[in-house]
Amino acid sequence: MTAADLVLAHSVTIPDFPKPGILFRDLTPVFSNADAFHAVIDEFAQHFAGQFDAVAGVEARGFLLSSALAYATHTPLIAVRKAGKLPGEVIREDYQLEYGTASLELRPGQLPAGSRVLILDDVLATGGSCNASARLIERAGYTVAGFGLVLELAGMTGRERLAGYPLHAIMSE
Ligand SMILES: O=P(O)(O)OC[C@H]1O[C@H](OP(=O)(O)OP(=O)(O)O)[C@H](O)[C@@H]1O
Ligand SMILES: Nc1ncnc2[nH]cnc12
Repeated sequence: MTAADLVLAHSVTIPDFPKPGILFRDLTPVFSNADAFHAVIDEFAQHFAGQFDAVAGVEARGFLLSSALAYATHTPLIAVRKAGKLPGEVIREDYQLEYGTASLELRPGQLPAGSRVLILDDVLATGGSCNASARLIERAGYTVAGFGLVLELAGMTGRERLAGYPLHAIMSE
């Protein structure tokens, strides 16, 4: 089975979560199936091989992916966190989600200037989270190596908002 087959087999759609009208794609069963999780991480490692110096995970579900990929590829990991979680100096970007507004923060100075950072998250919907993460990475003096997503919601604006960056989604629907 391919990684896409495994993701399809282990993802669930929940209507009206977290708000009425939202069709929520729950990928937690992908993480709780060892074959599916391995296939996802291996596909990111192969697809982006040689193209990144560090991995960034977008809170919260991007942390699960980024920590596994950073470990598997022996690369540094940085966390793009929801506002108010990181102590010390932070840079911040506000953005819109499918179901509200949010802010992400990054602590600058963790990697050498110009590091190529691969940004990972589970779902690409409006692209707000990935776009805000890219702005943070660039403001910190790094370059965006690309985006790795498990599931791209093709009917939404995500890919357009990230045009110009390499983007690989394990599956699209
Ligand atoms: O493309 P977008 O419209 O930005 O949507 C995608 C984001 O939404 C979800 O996270 P959410 O902000 O709900 O946070 P969580 O991971 O903490 O649940 C998902 O994990 C992505 O990060
Ligand atoms: N429909 C959706 N399902 C899961 N995560 C999301 N993030 C934004 N929209 C989402």
